[in-house]
Amino acid sequence: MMMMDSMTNKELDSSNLKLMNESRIMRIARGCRRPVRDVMEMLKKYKITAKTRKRLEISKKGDMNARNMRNVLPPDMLRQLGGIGGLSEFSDPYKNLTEREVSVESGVSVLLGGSISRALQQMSNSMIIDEKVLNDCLNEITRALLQADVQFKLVRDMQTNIKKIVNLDDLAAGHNKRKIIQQAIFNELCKILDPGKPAFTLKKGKSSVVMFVGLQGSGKTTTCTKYAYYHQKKGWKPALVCVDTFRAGAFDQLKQNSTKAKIPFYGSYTESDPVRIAVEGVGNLLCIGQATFDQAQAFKQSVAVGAMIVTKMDGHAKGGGALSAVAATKSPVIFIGTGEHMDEFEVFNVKPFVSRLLALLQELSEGTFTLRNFLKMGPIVQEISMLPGASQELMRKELDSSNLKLMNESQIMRIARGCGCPVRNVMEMLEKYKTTAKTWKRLEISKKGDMNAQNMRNVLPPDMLKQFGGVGGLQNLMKKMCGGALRI
Ligand SMILES: Nc1nc2c(ncn2[C@@H]2O[C@H](COP(=O)(O)OP(=O)(O)OP(=O)(O)O)[C@@H](O)[C@H]2O)c(=O)[nH]1
Repeated sequence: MMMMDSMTNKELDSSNLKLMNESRIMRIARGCRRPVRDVMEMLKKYKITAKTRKRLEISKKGDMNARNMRNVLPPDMLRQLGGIGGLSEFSDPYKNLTEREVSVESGVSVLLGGSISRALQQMSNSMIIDEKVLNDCLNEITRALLQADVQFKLVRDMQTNIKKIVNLDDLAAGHNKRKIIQQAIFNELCKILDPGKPAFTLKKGKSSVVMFVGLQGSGKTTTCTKYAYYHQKKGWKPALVCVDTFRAGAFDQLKQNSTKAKIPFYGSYTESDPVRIAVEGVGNLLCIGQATFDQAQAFKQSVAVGAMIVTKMDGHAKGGGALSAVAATKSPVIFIGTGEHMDEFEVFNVKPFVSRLLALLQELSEGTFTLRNFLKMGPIVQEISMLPGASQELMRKELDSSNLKLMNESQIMRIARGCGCPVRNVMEMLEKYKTTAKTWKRLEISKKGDMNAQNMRNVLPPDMLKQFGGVGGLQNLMKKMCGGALRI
C-alpha cells in the first residue's frame, strides 16, 4: 500500500503539520508497512519544501532586493547580517571580489520550466501551426520568463529572434514547423542559460575561498560537501568551514558530512560572529595568515555571485530554476544536485540540460512513458524520493525501456544494492510504474477522442480512479505530466 493511501483526506489536504501527531504517524506507517522513520522523513521533506515555497512566494511578490529580503530572512539572521543596511551591502552586485560566492538555488523554487513545457505542449496539440498558434506559444513563454524576473529586453529579443527564424510565410509546405519552432526556442533558451561570462573555476597552485549562500533549506550544507568531495576526488585539497551560526545543528551537520567524506573541517559551538569563524577557519585550514582576514571581510562587504549550483533537480523534472537563477544573477550554473547523497552531483552543461528540459515533454507528448519519465516525476510519485539515488542505479537501457520484462531478478537485486534499499522497495517502485504506465496508455488512447470527465470515468477502473484521488487528483497528475494541456 502506498503511503498516501494510508493517510486520511484531512491529513493529505492539510498544510498544518501539527495535525501529524504520534498516533497518526504510527497508523500511517502501519498502513503502508513502512518503518516510522520513513514517514518521519517524508514529513520532514514536506516541511522543508513547504517552508521554501512560502518564502519564495513572499519574495516573488517584489524584486529580490535588500528590502524584501527582510521578509524572507529570519530576524536573527537579518540582525547578524547587519540589518537592512548590511544586507544592501551584501547584495550589491557591482563590487568585484577575488573570491567568489556560489549561490545554491533549489529546484523546488521555480516553475518556469513547467510553463515553457505547457506552451510547447499546447503547440504540439494544435493541428495546424499558424501565426496565432506561434504567437500564443511565444506569449506563454514570454509570460513565464517575465514572471521569473528575466530581464524584459532579454525576453523581447528572444521573441524577436524566434519570429525572425520561424517565418511561417516563407516556410514551404512540408517543412516541419513544430521542429523549427522547437529548435529556435532551444537555441534561445541556451542563450539565456549562457550568461556569456566564464564560470568561477579554481586556480591550480592557489588557494581559493568559496562561500555558499542560498535560501534556508535549499541544500547549502549538503551541496558544499558534495562540491568539496567532487574536487577532492579530482585531486584538490578542499576543507569546509561552517559559518552558519544561526541554525542550531548546522555545525554538527557539516562535521558529520565532512567526516564521512574525509574532508578537514572547522567551526565553533560558541562563537556567534560568522566573520570571525570564517577568518579563523580559513586561516587555520589554509595557513595563509593575514590575507584571509581581508578576504573574509571582503565577503561581508559585498558579494558577487560567481557561479550557481541548482539543487534538488532530482525532485523536479522541469528544472526552470536554472533559467531564472542565471537570469537573476547573470552567473552561470556550474553543477546540479540530483539527490541527497554525496555523489549525486553533476557538472552542468547548457545544451544537454535544455535538451532534457524539452525532450521530457516530447517523450510524454509522444506517449512514451518510460521508467526514466516516471522517476523524473519525483514529486508526483512521492514515494520514489524514498529511494535515494534509484535513478542513478538504473542503467540507460532500463530507464529508457517501457518493457518491464527487462527487469529480471538480478537487475532488481543490483538496483537495490546500488541505492541501499530493500529489494521490496524496488519491487514496489516497479509495481507503481506498471500501474501508472497502464493508465498512461489508456489516457493516450482516450486522448484520440474527446477528453472529458465523463469519458475519463469510462477509461479508468474505479479503484484506480480512486487511487489517483478521483477526477480532481487525476486532473492534477495530467497537469503535471502534460503541462495542463489536457482538460478534464
Ligand atoms: N533530493 C535532494 N535533496 C537534497 C539535495 N540537496 C540537499 N537536499 C536535501 O535538502 C535538505 C536540506 O539540505 P541542507 O543541506 O541541510 O540545506 P541548508 O541550505 O544547509 O539548510 P539551512 O542551513 O537550514 O538553511 C536535506 O534533507 C538534504 O538532504 C538534492 O540535490 N536533492
